[in-house]
Amino acid sequence: MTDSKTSLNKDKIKFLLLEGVHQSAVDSLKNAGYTNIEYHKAALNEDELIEAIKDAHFVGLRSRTQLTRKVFENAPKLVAAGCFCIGTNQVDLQAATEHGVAVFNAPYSNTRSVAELVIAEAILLLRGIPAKNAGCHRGEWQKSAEGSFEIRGKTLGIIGYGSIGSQMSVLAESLGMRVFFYDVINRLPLGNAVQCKSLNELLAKSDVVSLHVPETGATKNMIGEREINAMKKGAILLNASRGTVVDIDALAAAMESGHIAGCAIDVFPVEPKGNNEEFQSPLRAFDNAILTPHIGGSTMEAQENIGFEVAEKLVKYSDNGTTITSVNFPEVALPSHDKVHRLLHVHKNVPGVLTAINKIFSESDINICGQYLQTNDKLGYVILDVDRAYSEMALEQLRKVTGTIRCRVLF
Ligand SMILES: NC(=O)c1ccc[n+]([C@@H]2O[C@H](COP(=O)([O-])OP(=O)(O)OC[C@H]3O[C@@H](n4cnc5c(N)ncnc54)[C@H](O)[C@@H]3O)[C@@H](O)[C@H]2O)c1
Ligand SMILES: O=C(O)CC[C@@H](O)C(=O)O
Repeated sequence: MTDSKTSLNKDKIKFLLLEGVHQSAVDSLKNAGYTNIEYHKAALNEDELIEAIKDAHFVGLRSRTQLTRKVFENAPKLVAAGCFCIGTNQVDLQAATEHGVAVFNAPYSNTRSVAELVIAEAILLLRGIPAKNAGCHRGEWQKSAEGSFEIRGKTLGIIGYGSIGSQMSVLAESLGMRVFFYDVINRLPLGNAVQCKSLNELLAKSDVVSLHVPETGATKNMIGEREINAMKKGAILLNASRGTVVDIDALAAAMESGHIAGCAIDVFPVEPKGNNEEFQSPLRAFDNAILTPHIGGSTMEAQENIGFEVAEKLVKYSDNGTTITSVNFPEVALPSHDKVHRLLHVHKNVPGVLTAINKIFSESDINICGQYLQTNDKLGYVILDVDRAYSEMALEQLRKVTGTIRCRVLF
Protein backbone atom coordinates (compact mmCIF):
# COMPACT_ATOMS: atom_id res chain seq x y z
CA MET A 1 0.00 0.00 0.00
CA THR A 2 1.21 3.52 -0.73
CA ASP A 3 -0.07 6.87 0.39
CA SER A 4 0.62 8.44 -2.97
CA LYS A 5 -1.09 11.43 -4.51
CA THR A 6 -1.82 10.52 -8.09
CA SER A 7 -4.01 13.39 -9.26
CA LEU A 8 -2.50 16.17 -11.36
CA ASN A 9 -1.30 19.39 -9.83
CA LYS A 10 -3.65 22.23 -10.72
CA ASP A 11 -1.11 23.93 -12.94
CA LYS A 12 -0.97 20.79 -15.09
CA ILE A 13 -4.71 20.80 -15.68
CA LYS A 14 -5.32 22.54 -19.00
CA PHE A 15 -8.39 24.64 -19.72
CA LEU A 16 -9.07 25.49 -23.37
CA LEU A 17 -11.39 28.51 -23.52
CA LEU A 18 -12.94 29.45 -26.89
CA GLU A 19 -15.17 32.14 -28.42
CA GLY A 20 -14.04 34.94 -26.12
CA VAL A 21 -15.81 33.73 -23.00
CA HIS A 22 -16.00 36.52 -20.42
CA GLN A 23 -12.96 37.46 -18.35
CA SER A 24 -14.95 36.48 -15.25
CA ALA A 25 -14.44 32.84 -16.29
CA VAL A 26 -10.66 33.29 -16.50
CA ASP A 27 -10.63 35.12 -13.14
CA SER A 28 -12.70 32.39 -11.48
CA LEU A 29 -10.42 29.64 -12.76
CA LYS A 30 -7.31 31.52 -11.66
CA ASN A 31 -8.79 32.24 -8.24
CA ALA A 32 -9.38 28.52 -7.86
CA GLY A 33 -5.73 27.85 -8.67
CA TYR A 34 -6.05 26.87 -12.35
CA THR A 35 -3.49 28.85 -14.33
CA ASN A 36 -2.95 26.64 -17.38
CA ILE A 37 -5.50 28.41 -19.61
CA GLU A 38 -5.38 28.61 -23.42
CA TYR A 39 -7.71 31.42 -24.52
CA HIS A 40 -9.11 31.99 -28.03
CA LYS A 41 -11.33 34.91 -29.06
CA ALA A 42 -13.08 33.01 -31.88
CA ALA A 43 -14.30 29.49 -32.50
CA LEU A 44 -11.90 26.94 -34.01
CA ASN A 45 -12.77 24.72 -36.95
CA GLU A 46 -12.69 20.96 -36.41
CA ASP A 47 -9.04 20.46 -37.38
CA GLU A 48 -7.84 23.42 -35.31
CA LEU A 49 -9.96 22.25 -32.40
CA ILE A 50 -8.60 18.71 -32.55
CA GLU A 51 -5.08 20.10 -32.37
CA ALA A 52 -5.87 22.43 -29.45
CA ILE A 53 -7.95 19.97 -27.44
CA LYS A 54 -5.58 17.00 -27.59
CA ASP A 55 -3.97 17.79 -24.24
CA ALA A 56 -6.88 19.72 -22.66
CA HIS A 57 -8.72 18.47 -19.58
CA PHE A 58 -11.51 21.06 -19.83
CA VAL A 59 -12.97 22.99 -22.74
CA GLY A 60 -15.13 26.13 -22.54
CA LEU A 61 -17.19 27.20 -25.56
CA ARG A 62 -20.24 29.17 -26.66
CA SER A 63 -22.68 28.41 -29.46
CA ARG A 64 -20.34 28.40 -32.45
CA THR A 65 -17.83 25.67 -31.57
CA GLN A 66 -18.93 22.21 -32.70
CA LEU A 67 -17.92 19.47 -30.27
CA THR A 68 -18.38 16.56 -32.65
CA ARG A 69 -17.79 12.85 -32.08
CA LYS A 70 -14.49 13.20 -33.95
CA VAL A 71 -13.39 15.91 -31.54
CA PHE A 72 -14.19 13.71 -28.53
CA GLU A 73 -12.32 10.81 -30.14
CA ASN A 74 -9.27 13.07 -30.31
CA ALA A 75 -9.51 14.47 -26.79
CA PRO A 76 -8.13 11.66 -24.61
CA LYS A 77 -7.67 13.82 -21.51
CA LEU A 78 -10.94 15.74 -21.68
CA VAL A 79 -13.10 15.30 -18.58
CA ALA A 80 -15.64 18.11 -18.95
CA ALA A 81 -17.02 20.69 -21.37
CA GLY A 82 -18.56 23.96 -20.22
CA CYS A 83 -21.04 25.66 -22.55
CA PHE A 84 -20.92 29.34 -21.58
CA CYS A 85 -24.51 29.72 -22.84
CA ILE A 86 -27.90 28.00 -22.63
CA GLY A 87 -27.91 25.89 -25.79
CA THR A 88 -25.97 22.61 -25.83
CA ASN A 89 -26.99 21.59 -29.37
CA GLN A 90 -23.43 22.37 -30.56
CA VAL A 91 -22.20 19.42 -28.48
CA ASP A 92 -22.69 15.80 -29.55
CA LEU A 93 -24.04 14.86 -26.13
CA GLN A 94 -24.23 11.18 -26.97
CA ALA A 95 -20.53 11.13 -27.89
CA ALA A 96 -19.66 13.20 -24.80
CA THR A 97 -21.47 10.68 -22.61
CA GLU A 98 -19.85 7.68 -24.28
CA HIS A 99 -16.44 9.28 -23.69
CA GLY A 100 -17.24 10.03 -20.05
CA VAL A 101 -17.13 13.80 -20.57
CA ALA A 102 -19.47 15.77 -18.29
CA VAL A 103 -21.19 18.71 -20.00
CA PHE A 104 -22.34 21.83 -18.15
CA ASN A 105 -24.13 25.02 -19.25
CA ALA A 106 -25.67 28.19 -17.80
CA PRO A 107 -29.40 27.59 -18.15
CA TYR A 108 -30.68 30.94 -16.82
CA SER A 109 -28.02 33.68 -16.82
CA ASN A 110 -28.89 35.31 -20.16
CA THR A 111 -32.64 34.71 -20.29
CA ARG A 112 -33.62 38.22 -19.20
CA SER A 113 -31.30 39.73 -21.84
CA VAL A 114 -33.06 37.79 -24.60
CA ALA A 115 -36.55 38.62 -23.31
CA GLU A 116 -35.74 42.35 -23.18
CA LEU A 117 -34.30 42.33 -26.70
CA VAL A 118 -37.26 40.62 -28.36
CA ILE A 119 -39.75 42.94 -26.66
CA ALA A 120 -37.77 45.95 -27.89
CA GLU A 121 -37.69 44.48 -31.39
CA ALA A 122 -41.45 43.90 -31.38
CA ILE A 123 -42.02 47.58 -30.50
CA LEU A 124 -39.60 48.82 -33.18
CA LEU A 125 -41.02 46.57 -35.90
CA LEU A 126 -44.65 47.46 -35.12
CA ARG A 127 -43.67 51.10 -35.65
CA GLY A 128 -41.73 50.35 -38.84
CA ILE A 129 -38.64 51.89 -37.27
CA PRO A 130 -35.97 49.66 -38.88
CA ALA A 131 -37.10 50.71 -42.39
CA LYS A 132 -37.54 54.38 -41.39
CA ASN A 133 -34.11 54.35 -39.76
CA ALA A 134 -32.50 52.84 -42.87
CA GLY A 135 -34.30 55.46 -45.03
CA CYS A 136 -33.02 58.36 -42.91
CA HIS A 137 -29.47 56.98 -43.17
CA ARG A 138 -29.86 57.17 -46.95
CA GLY A 139 -31.18 60.75 -46.73
CA GLU A 140 -34.88 59.88 -47.13
CA TRP A 141 -37.66 61.48 -45.05
CA GLN A 142 -40.74 59.21 -44.65
CA LYS A 143 -42.92 61.05 -42.10
CA SER A 144 -46.07 58.95 -42.01
CA ALA A 145 -48.20 56.94 -39.57
CA GLU A 146 -49.01 54.40 -42.29
CA GLY A 147 -48.17 50.88 -41.08
CA SER A 148 -47.16 52.13 -37.58
CA PHE A 149 -48.89 50.57 -34.58
CA GLU A 150 -48.74 50.63 -30.80
CA ILE A 151 -47.84 47.38 -29.08
CA ARG A 152 -50.68 47.85 -26.60
CA GLY A 153 -53.62 45.58 -27.42
CA LYS A 154 -51.69 43.47 -29.95
CA THR A 155 -51.52 39.70 -29.69
CA LEU A 156 -48.21 38.00 -28.99
CA GLY A 157 -47.73 34.31 -29.76
CA ILE A 158 -44.79 32.72 -27.93
CA ILE A 159 -43.52 29.37 -29.19
CA GLY A 160 -41.66 27.62 -26.36
CA TYR A 161 -42.79 28.82 -22.93
CA GLY A 162 -39.64 28.06 -20.94
CA SER A 163 -37.30 30.43 -19.13
CA ILE A 164 -37.19 33.03 -21.92
CA GLY A 165 -40.70 32.62 -23.32
CA SER A 166 -42.33 32.97 -19.91
CA GLN A 167 -40.30 36.09 -19.04
CA MET A 168 -41.27 37.63 -22.35
CA SER A 169 -44.88 36.83 -21.52
CA VAL A 170 -44.72 38.89 -18.32
CA LEU A 171 -42.98 41.83 -19.97
CA ALA A 172 -45.46 41.78 -22.88
CA GLU A 173 -48.50 41.79 -20.60
CA SER A 174 -47.09 44.72 -18.67
CA LEU A 175 -47.09 46.60 -21.99
CA GLY A 176 -50.73 45.71 -22.60
CA MET A 177 -50.28 42.79 -25.01
CA ARG A 178 -52.53 39.75 -25.08
CA VAL A 179 -50.35 36.65 -24.79
CA PHE A 180 -50.84 33.16 -26.22
CA PHE A 181 -48.23 30.45 -26.17
CA TYR A 182 -47.58 27.04 -27.65
CA ASP A 183 -45.40 24.41 -26.00
CA VAL A 184 -45.03 20.65 -26.28
CA ILE A 185 -45.62 20.31 -22.56
CA ASN A 186 -48.36 21.84 -20.44
CA ARG A 187 -46.93 24.95 -18.84
CA LEU A 188 -48.38 27.06 -16.07
CA PRO A 189 -49.53 30.26 -17.80
CA LEU A 190 -48.20 33.42 -16.13
CA GLY A 191 -50.58 36.37 -15.74
CA ASN A 192 -53.41 36.09 -18.25
CA ALA A 193 -51.47 34.17 -20.88
CA VAL A 194 -53.30 31.29 -22.55
CA GLN A 195 -51.77 28.07 -23.86
CA CYS A 196 -52.82 27.15 -27.41
CA LYS A 197 -53.64 23.57 -28.31
CA SER A 198 -51.77 23.70 -31.61
CA LEU A 199 -49.09 25.67 -33.39
CA ASN A 200 -51.59 26.56 -36.12
CA GLU A 201 -53.97 28.08 -33.59
CA LEU A 202 -51.17 30.30 -32.26
CA LEU A 203 -49.99 31.33 -35.72
CA ALA A 204 -53.49 32.27 -36.83
CA LYS A 205 -54.10 34.45 -33.72
CA SER A 206 -50.86 36.37 -33.37
CA ASP A 207 -49.75 39.81 -34.57
CA VAL A 208 -46.25 39.03 -33.33
CA VAL A 209 -44.80 35.51 -33.19
CA SER A 210 -41.65 34.91 -31.12
CA LEU A 211 -39.66 31.66 -31.05
CA HIS A 212 -38.02 30.34 -27.87
CA VAL A 213 -37.53 26.63 -28.47
CA PRO A 214 -34.26 24.64 -28.33
CA GLU A 215 -32.65 23.16 -31.44
CA THR A 216 -33.95 19.59 -31.73
CA GLY A 217 -35.08 17.31 -34.54
CA ALA A 218 -38.65 18.45 -33.89
CA THR A 219 -37.86 22.17 -34.10
CA LYS A 220 -35.85 21.98 -37.36
CA ASN A 221 -37.66 24.20 -39.89
CA MET A 222 -40.58 24.38 -37.49
CA ILE A 223 -41.46 27.67 -39.22
CA GLY A 224 -41.45 27.03 -42.97
CA GLU A 225 -43.59 28.14 -45.90
CA ARG A 226 -46.75 26.41 -44.61
CA GLU A 227 -46.47 27.92 -41.11
CA ILE A 228 -45.66 31.38 -42.47
CA ASN A 229 -48.76 31.20 -44.67
CA ALA A 230 -50.74 30.27 -41.56
CA MET A 231 -49.67 33.57 -39.94
CA LYS A 232 -51.82 36.70 -40.24
CA LYS A 233 -51.02 38.95 -43.18
CA GLY A 234 -48.81 41.76 -41.89
CA ALA A 235 -47.63 39.79 -38.84
CA ILE A 236 -44.14 40.04 -37.40
CA LEU A 237 -41.74 37.14 -36.79
CA LEU A 238 -39.01 37.15 -34.13
CA ASN A 239 -36.41 34.41 -33.83
CA ALA A 240 -33.76 34.52 -31.10
CA SER A 241 -33.75 30.76 -30.51
CA ARG A 242 -31.70 28.77 -33.05
CA GLY A 243 -31.06 29.33 -36.75
CA THR A 244 -32.35 25.92 -37.78
CA VAL A 245 -35.86 26.67 -36.49
CA VAL A 246 -36.89 29.03 -39.32
CA ASP A 247 -36.63 28.30 -43.06
CA ILE A 248 -34.89 31.54 -44.04
CA ASP A 249 -35.68 31.25 -47.75
CA ALA A 250 -39.39 30.86 -46.99
CA LEU A 251 -39.19 33.88 -44.67
CA ALA A 252 -37.38 35.94 -47.31
CA ALA A 253 -40.12 35.08 -49.82
CA ALA A 254 -42.80 36.18 -47.34
CA MET A 255 -40.94 39.44 -46.65
CA GLU A 256 -40.72 40.04 -50.39
CA SER A 257 -44.46 39.47 -50.87
CA GLY A 258 -45.31 41.59 -47.82
CA HIS A 259 -47.14 38.75 -46.09
CA ILE A 260 -44.69 39.23 -43.21
CA ALA A 261 -44.42 42.93 -42.34
CA GLY A 262 -41.14 42.69 -40.51
CA CYS A 263 -38.82 40.29 -38.75
CA ALA A 264 -36.06 40.26 -36.19
CA ILE A 265 -33.62 37.42 -36.58
CA ASP A 266 -30.69 36.89 -34.20
CA VAL A 267 -29.74 33.33 -35.16
CA PHE A 268 -29.03 31.82 -38.57
CA PRO A 269 -28.63 28.36 -40.10
CA VAL A 270 -25.01 29.26 -40.88
CA GLU A 271 -23.29 31.85 -38.74
CA PRO A 272 -19.82 33.36 -39.24
CA LYS A 273 -17.14 31.70 -37.14
CA GLY A 274 -15.85 34.99 -35.80
CA ASN A 275 -16.14 38.75 -36.16
CA ASN A 276 -13.95 38.93 -39.27
CA GLU A 277 -16.01 36.62 -41.48
CA GLU A 278 -18.70 38.05 -43.78
CA PHE A 279 -22.29 37.40 -42.76
CA GLN A 280 -24.40 36.05 -45.64
CA SER A 281 -28.20 35.98 -45.67
CA PRO A 282 -31.02 36.68 -48.14
CA LEU A 283 -32.57 38.82 -45.37
CA ARG A 284 -29.86 41.46 -45.80
CA ALA A 285 -31.96 42.79 -48.69
CA PHE A 286 -34.80 43.96 -46.40
CA ASP A 287 -34.81 47.24 -44.46
CA ASN A 288 -37.68 45.92 -42.34
CA ALA A 289 -35.59 43.00 -41.06
CA ILE A 290 -33.65 43.56 -37.84
CA LEU A 291 -30.61 41.32 -38.19
CA THR A 292 -28.34 40.81 -35.22
CA PRO A 293 -25.20 38.66 -34.88
CA HIS A 294 -26.46 36.11 -32.32
CA ILE A 295 -26.28 38.58 -29.45
CA GLY A 296 -29.63 37.90 -27.78
CA GLY A 297 -27.82 36.84 -24.62
CA SER A 298 -24.81 39.09 -25.11
CA THR A 299 -25.07 41.74 -22.43
CA MET A 300 -22.31 42.63 -20.02
CA GLU A 301 -24.46 41.45 -17.14
CA ALA A 302 -25.32 38.10 -18.68
CA GLN A 303 -21.85 37.29 -19.98
CA GLU A 304 -20.20 38.12 -16.68
CA ASN A 305 -22.66 35.96 -14.78
CA ILE A 306 -22.31 33.11 -17.26
CA GLY A 307 -18.51 33.30 -16.91
CA PHE A 308 -18.72 32.90 -13.14
CA GLU A 309 -21.45 30.27 -13.25
CA VAL A 310 -19.92 27.86 -15.75
CA ALA A 311 -16.35 28.30 -14.50
CA GLU A 312 -17.59 27.49 -11.00
CA LYS A 313 -19.25 24.31 -12.26
CA LEU A 314 -16.02 23.23 -13.96
CA VAL A 315 -13.98 24.03 -10.86
CA LYS A 316 -16.33 22.05 -8.62
CA TYR A 317 -16.14 19.08 -10.96
CA SER A 318 -12.36 19.32 -11.09
CA ASP A 319 -11.91 19.91 -7.35
CA ASN A 320 -14.34 17.39 -5.90
CA GLY A 321 -16.23 15.60 -8.66
CA THR A 322 -19.53 17.48 -8.25
CA THR A 323 -21.78 17.13 -11.28
CA ILE A 324 -24.87 19.01 -10.04
CA THR A 325 -26.76 20.53 -13.04
CA SER A 326 -24.71 18.62 -15.64
CA VAL A 327 -26.80 18.14 -18.78
CA ASN A 328 -25.58 14.59 -19.47
CA PHE A 329 -24.12 13.17 -16.25
CA PRO A 330 -25.93 11.76 -13.23
CA GLU A 331 -25.93 14.49 -10.58
CA VAL A 332 -23.65 13.72 -7.64
CA ALA A 333 -22.23 15.85 -4.83
CA LEU A 334 -20.44 14.11 -1.99
CA PRO A 335 -19.34 16.26 0.96
CA SER A 336 -15.58 16.21 1.46
CA HIS A 337 -14.10 14.01 4.15
CA ASP A 338 -10.79 14.53 5.91
CA LYS A 339 -7.79 12.34 5.27
CA VAL A 340 -9.22 10.36 2.41
CA HIS A 341 -8.50 9.77 -1.23
CA ARG A 342 -11.33 10.57 -3.62
CA LEU A 343 -11.86 8.44 -6.70
CA LEU A 344 -14.29 9.06 -9.53
CA HIS A 345 -15.60 6.16 -11.57
CA VAL A 346 -17.71 6.70 -14.68
CA HIS A 347 -19.22 3.57 -16.18
CA LYS A 348 -21.91 2.24 -18.46
CA ASN A 349 -25.13 1.77 -16.55
CA VAL A 350 -25.06 -2.03 -16.49
CA PRO A 351 -25.73 -4.33 -13.50
CA GLY A 352 -22.88 -5.42 -11.25
CA VAL A 353 -20.46 -2.49 -11.57
CA LEU A 354 -20.80 -1.24 -7.98
CA THR A 355 -20.48 -4.78 -6.64
CA ALA A 356 -17.28 -5.25 -8.63
CA ILE A 357 -15.90 -1.91 -7.35
CA ASN A 358 -16.68 -2.69 -3.73
CA LYS A 359 -15.15 -6.15 -4.07
CA ILE A 360 -11.83 -4.61 -5.14
CA PHE A 361 -11.69 -2.47 -1.99
CA SER A 362 -12.83 -5.18 0.39
CA GLU A 363 -10.30 -7.64 -1.04
CA SER A 364 -7.55 -5.01 -0.79
CA ASP A 365 -8.63 -4.31 2.80
CA ILE A 366 -9.18 -0.62 2.05
CA ASN A 367 -11.94 1.09 3.99
CA ILE A 368 -14.56 3.01 1.99
CA CYS A 369 -15.30 6.20 3.98
CA GLY A 370 -17.94 7.66 1.68
CA GLN A 371 -19.66 6.58 -1.49
CA TYR A 372 -22.34 8.07 -3.70
CA LEU A 373 -23.63 6.44 -6.86
CA GLN A 374 -26.10 7.99 -9.29
CA THR A 375 -27.18 6.65 -12.63
CA ASN A 376 -29.08 7.89 -15.63
CA ASP A 377 -30.24 5.81 -18.59
CA LYS A 378 -26.71 5.63 -20.04
CA LEU A 379 -24.22 6.24 -17.25
CA GLY A 380 -23.33 5.33 -13.72
CA TYR A 381 -21.17 7.77 -11.81
CA VAL A 382 -19.76 6.94 -8.41
CA ILE A 383 -17.63 9.07 -6.11
CA LEU A 384 -15.65 7.05 -3.60
CA ASP A 385 -13.74 8.34 -0.60
CA VAL A 386 -11.29 5.72 0.61
CA ASP A 387 -8.80 5.50 3.47
CA ARG A 388 -5.38 6.97 2.89
CA ALA A 389 -4.15 3.37 2.70
CA TYR A 390 -5.01 3.56 -0.94
CA SER A 391 -3.09 1.58 -3.50
CA GLU A 392 -2.35 2.31 -7.10
CA MET A 393 -3.06 -1.36 -7.69
CA ALA A 394 -6.67 -0.80 -6.62
CA LEU A 395 -6.94 1.98 -9.19
CA GLU A 396 -5.55 -0.30 -11.87
CA GLN A 397 -8.16 -2.92 -10.95
CA LEU A 398 -10.91 -0.30 -10.95
CA ARG A 399 -9.97 0.63 -14.49
CA LYS A 400 -10.45 -3.00 -15.51
CA VAL A 401 -14.00 -3.29 -14.14
CA THR A 402 -16.32 -4.26 -17.00
CA GLY A 403 -18.23 -1.20 -18.22
CA THR A 404 -15.64 1.34 -17.04
CA ILE A 405 -15.52 4.48 -19.19
CA ARG A 406 -13.27 6.64 -17.08
CA CYS A 407 -11.66 6.39 -13.68
CA ARG A 408 -9.48 8.94 -11.95
CA VAL A 409 -8.14 10.00 -8.58
CA LEU A 410 -8.87 13.55 -7.51
CA PHE A 411 -6.71 13.72 -4.39
N1 LIG B 1 -30.13 34.28 -29.16
C1 LIG B 1 -29.46 34.00 -28.07
O1 LIG B 1 -28.43 34.58 -27.79
C2 LIG B 1 -30.01 32.98 -27.14
C3 LIG B 1 -29.79 33.11 -25.78
C4 LIG B 1 -30.29 32.15 -24.91
C5 LIG B 1 -30.99 31.07 -25.42
N2 LIG B 1 -31.18 30.96 -26.75
C6 LIG B 1 -31.94 29.82 -27.30
O2 LIG B 1 -33.26 29.90 -26.77
C7 LIG B 1 -33.69 28.59 -26.46
C8 LIG B 1 -34.73 28.66 -25.38
O3 LIG B 1 -34.13 29.07 -24.16
P1 LIG B 1 -34.90 28.85 -22.78
O4 LIG B 1 -33.93 29.20 -21.71
O5 LIG B 1 -36.19 29.55 -22.77
O6 LIG B 1 -35.10 27.28 -22.83
P2 LIG B 1 -36.13 26.41 -21.96
O7 LIG B 1 -35.61 25.02 -22.05
O8 LIG B 1 -36.33 27.01 -20.64
O9 LIG B 1 -37.49 26.51 -22.78
C9 LIG B 1 -37.70 25.90 -24.03
C10 LIG B 1 -39.16 25.58 -24.14
O10 LIG B 1 -39.41 25.09 -25.46
C11 LIG B 1 -40.31 24.00 -25.35
N3 LIG B 1 -40.20 23.16 -26.54
C12 LIG B 1 -39.24 22.23 -26.83
N4 LIG B 1 -39.50 21.68 -28.02
C13 LIG B 1 -40.62 22.24 -28.49
C14 LIG B 1 -41.39 22.06 -29.67
N5 LIG B 1 -41.04 21.19 -30.61
N6 LIG B 1 -42.52 22.81 -29.81
C15 LIG B 1 -42.90 23.70 -28.85
N7 LIG B 1 -42.21 23.89 -27.71
C16 LIG B 1 -41.08 23.19 -27.54
C17 LIG B 1 -39.91 23.30 -24.07
O11 LIG B 1 -40.94 22.47 -23.59
C18 LIG B 1 -39.64 24.50 -23.17
O12 LIG B 1 -40.77 24.93 -22.48
C19 LIG B 1 -32.41 27.88 -26.04
O13 LIG B 1 -32.50 26.48 -26.24
C20 LIG B 1 -31.36 28.49 -26.93
O14 LIG B 1 -31.22 27.70 -28.09
C21 LIG B 1 -30.71 31.88 -27.62
O1 LIG C 1 -23.19 33.16 -26.46
C1 LIG C 1 -23.50 32.39 -27.37
O2 LIG C 1 -22.75 32.11 -28.31
C2 LIG C 1 -24.86 31.68 -27.38
C3 LIG C 1 -25.94 32.43 -26.67
C4 LIG C 1 -27.26 31.69 -26.71
O3 LIG C 1 -27.58 31.26 -27.97
C5 LIG C 1 -27.37 30.58 -25.72
O4 LIG C 1 -27.62 29.43 -26.11
O5 LIG C 1 -27.24 30.87 -24.53
